[in-house]
Amino acid sequence: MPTLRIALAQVNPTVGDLAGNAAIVRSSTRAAVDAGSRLVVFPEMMLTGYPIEDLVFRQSFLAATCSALQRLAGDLDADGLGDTPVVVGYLDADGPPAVNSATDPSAGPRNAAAVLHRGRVVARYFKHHLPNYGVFDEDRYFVPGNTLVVVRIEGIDVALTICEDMWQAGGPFAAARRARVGLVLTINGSPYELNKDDTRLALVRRRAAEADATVAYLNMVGGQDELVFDGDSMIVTAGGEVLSRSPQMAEHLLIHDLDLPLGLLPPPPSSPPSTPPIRAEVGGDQMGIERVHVSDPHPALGEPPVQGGHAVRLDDDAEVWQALVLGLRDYVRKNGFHKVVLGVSGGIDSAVVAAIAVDAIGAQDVIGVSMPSQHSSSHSREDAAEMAKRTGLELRIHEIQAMVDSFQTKMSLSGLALENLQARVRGVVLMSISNQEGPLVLTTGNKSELAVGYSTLYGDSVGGFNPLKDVPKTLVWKLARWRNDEALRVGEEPPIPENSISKPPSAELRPDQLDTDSLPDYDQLDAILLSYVDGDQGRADLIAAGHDPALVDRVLRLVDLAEYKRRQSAPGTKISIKAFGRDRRLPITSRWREIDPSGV
Ligand SMILES: Nc1ncnc2c1ncn2[C@@H]1O[C@H](COP(=O)(O)OP(=O)(O)OC[C@H]2O[C@@H]([n+]3cccc(C(=O)O)c3)[C@H](O)[C@@H]2O)[C@@H](O)[C@H]1O
Ligand SMILES: Nc1ncnc2c1ncn2[C@@H]1O[C@H](COP(=O)(O)OP(=O)(O)OP(=O)(O)O)[C@@H](O)[C@H]1O
Ligand SMILES: NC(=O)CC[C@H](N)C(=O)O
Repeated sequence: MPTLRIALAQVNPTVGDLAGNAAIVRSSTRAAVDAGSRLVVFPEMMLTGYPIEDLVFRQSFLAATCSALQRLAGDLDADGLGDTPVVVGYLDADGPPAVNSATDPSAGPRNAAAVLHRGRVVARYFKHHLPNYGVFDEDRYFVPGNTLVVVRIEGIDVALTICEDMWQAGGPFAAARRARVGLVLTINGSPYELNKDDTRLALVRRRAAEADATVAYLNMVGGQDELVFDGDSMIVTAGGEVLSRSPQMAEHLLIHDLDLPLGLLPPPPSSPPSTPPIRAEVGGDQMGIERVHVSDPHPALGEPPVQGGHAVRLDDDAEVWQALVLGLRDYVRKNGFHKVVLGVSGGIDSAVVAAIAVDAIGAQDVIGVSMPSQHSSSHSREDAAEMAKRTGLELRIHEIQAMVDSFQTKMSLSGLALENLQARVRGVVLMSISNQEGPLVLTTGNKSELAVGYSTLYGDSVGGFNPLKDVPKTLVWKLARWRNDEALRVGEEPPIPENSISKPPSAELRPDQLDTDSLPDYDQLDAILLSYVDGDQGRADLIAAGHDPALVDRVLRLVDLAEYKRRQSAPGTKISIKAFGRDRRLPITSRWREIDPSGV
């Protein structure tokens, strides 16, 4: 069998940076070709970044993308890399976007993959299955393709597929089997969720069996707003053997020699773009097949085979931590910030956010501001100072009592309004530092607090990005312990003071306040939230699962009433199956209450 040296470029594009993304393709192709690769593959929507959301509707963006693709093909050739086919995801269109149901349903914007060879675009594939659930809205943006594209590279028939194509049975993988291909490429923009790596591996195996071909699965890596792409690319044989697997959460060029059969059907004519493709309708799945000849078999390599290897797998806590670090780092970097600032209270949430920030961008670029008021305990100041000492971040102290008192001379607030004033003054201090010096303000509210609205609007919820937005409080504690253990394992000082982990959580907005004054114990709360928020279960399901009915009613009411706060909250990295934001869209104005089945 001939050997095809394939390179899967697990890289980190930036949405909208057409020139920068093209430069990544050129430099990675150079590295792959220097290592002897004969086929180089890049992720879904590589040229544009992913997801591009309503940029799809901009004619100017589409035109710029199409010229960037042509320019990239020419540049690769000019770089002396043109003989090596390069597969790259991009935005294409063969018609205008849909404006209403009268629009032609068979043409429009396409989530596409191109094969670049000798300075030209020699093949284009349009994604068939469009995801339209969770964070994805691809029915809003794209028209599905109905033709599987099979390119003959080095005499081997290679089918192109894109991400969701793999998540649904039938369609491209069934067509690939009928086309008797040797290899299926699947290029992805598949966001991280806890436990998704196992699901993906099982799916790749299933599809490889369905296509009766080796599958090369390539995922992008990096953060884009609330999403983190975790890489974890892999090559799996038709029999389910994992030949090699890339690291999670890191850029990587996976190069592997594949022994694949030569294409059986007679080769199609060498096809310049003007040549009509050979099409063969295949029954059942409704997909046609377009075959494009790219390159003839290459003489045997005559050297020991190159193996991509198997990267060490991260355990669950490490995986979540790395996702939060990558999500924050890329949000900061891709949005042009150099520093971050956050309020440090000595509590667990701000300590964990500070540790994530230090891991993401380095202690020298993290400012922690301790803002004691008259209700702040001495341990809150000491624990914040201890955390700053351990991590090396810059600690500033701004006493807020005089500012609160000065406000009070004009407003005479009491009760909750006075309590919230402290949180709001802290927000003003942080935003002032941001305006004056430029750091991004980090919010520290965890998923449990966001769920029940336990934060002050325009107060401690202030900020541009929230690393803990999708992290329940119980997981915050677990991650803190994991991060400290990890430090000990590598002989470093644990960043999070033990006292911040072990003390009972308190907002310290009034004397002796504890979170448990207003909220149930976090173990109980998180168990209910997991079912109600992540699982979309109703009151009856929760009670049937053994939760106390009165507690269920209380929590569900808090969650429902806090929708307005969540709608105004900062973005933050998604790690769960259902993160607040695009994954979970509920009306703010709604009279539906789980506790009252009549809905009134
Ligand atoms: N449907 C709706 N649409 C739009 N806006 C709506 C609204 N309903 C109320 N509002 C507005 O929201 C205001 C109430 O929200 P807000 O001002 O935030 O105040 P509120 O939610 O009443 O109080 C804040 C709560 O969070 C707790 N907290 C605060 C700070 C830190 C921490 C901590 O965990 O450390 C906890 C605090 O102890 C208190 O229980 C109303 O006065 C009204 O202006
Ligand atoms: N004294 C303070 N100095 C600086 N920032 C503060 C202070 N008190 C509260 N904050 C800010 O408000 C946020 C919300 O307070 P909250 O008490 O919920 O969080 P925490 O103190 O980090 O953790 P915990 O909830 O376990 O006490 C803090 O994370 C911090 O960013
Ligand atoms: N970009 C896509 O098509 C992603 C959809 C797919 N289900 C995933 O999460 O991996």
